[in-house]
Amino acid sequence: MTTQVDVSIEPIKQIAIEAGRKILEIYEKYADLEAITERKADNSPLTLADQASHTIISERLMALYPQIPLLSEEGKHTAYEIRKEWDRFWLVDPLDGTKEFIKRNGEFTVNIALIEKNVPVLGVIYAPVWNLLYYGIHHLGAFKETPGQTPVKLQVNNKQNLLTAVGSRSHADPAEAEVLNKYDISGTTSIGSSLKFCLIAEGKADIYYRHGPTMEWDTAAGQSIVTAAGGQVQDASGNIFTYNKPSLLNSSFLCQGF
Ligand SMILES: Nc1ncnc2c1ncn2[C@@H]1O[C@H](COP(=O)(O)O)[C@@H](OP(=O)(O)O)[C@H]1O
Ligand SMILES: [Mg+2]
Repeated sequence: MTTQVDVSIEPIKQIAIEAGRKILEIYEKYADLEAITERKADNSPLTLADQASHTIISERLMALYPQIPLLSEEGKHTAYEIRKEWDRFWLVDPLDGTKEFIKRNGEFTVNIALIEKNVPVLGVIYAPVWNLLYYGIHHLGAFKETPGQTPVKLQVNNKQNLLTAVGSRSHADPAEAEVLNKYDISGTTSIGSSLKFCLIAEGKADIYYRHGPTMEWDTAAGQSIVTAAGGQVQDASGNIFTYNKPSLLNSSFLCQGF
């Protein structure tokens, strides 16, 4: 499978798995994950695992596609004046759900997305503890796979009643309930990281409204997968959620499996 720019997804899946296995090595090696955690300037957590995963992903992607620039949460953030000229780029969160990683609940992922003309067109999400891969390519479909086994094609529920809402485990915002009240919600679930998008893509949830802050690398791979499974991610005006904005901080968004 390839995107419009002939990027094959197979090596990207392998890179996400390799990075995830490195994260798992660290997860299993240190009894106290807080002890390997530093705080960034914004007080968000950064562990050895985030950094090790970043190194693997950036080295592999740059070797494979030296012509495609890369923006990673843990790498150098190229100035907007330069990146606004990028027609396509890799957008990477080497460890999404660092709080869940530290809490050891398995709800963290490696996220790799390819952005073309400010829209995510390919996304890979790997959950190392569950050894589960989710991936999607624009116009070609979304899939869930245990590495080495036959992939399962994903399709959103596409229903508008009795919806299951999904939200953040560690960063829920009271303003989210207000928007969700407009829908016919029959149940709510919480999960860390971009796994929220995966649940929508596979029809285990239908709606995810995010009011609280996220960064572009938190949502790009998930958006590719949801979109490829037949869902959508929209901004507050109802337009498709776009990337490579002057600030990498996302605005609120609504992800729906219908
Ligand atoms: N105050 C804040 N500012 C910016 N991003 C924030 C934030 N609080 C949480 N996030 C983002 O929310 C992500 C976690 O999402 P969730 O709550 O859905 O699990 C974090 O990803 P990281 O764990 O990769 O840093 C982080 O990027
Ligand atoms: Mg993240």
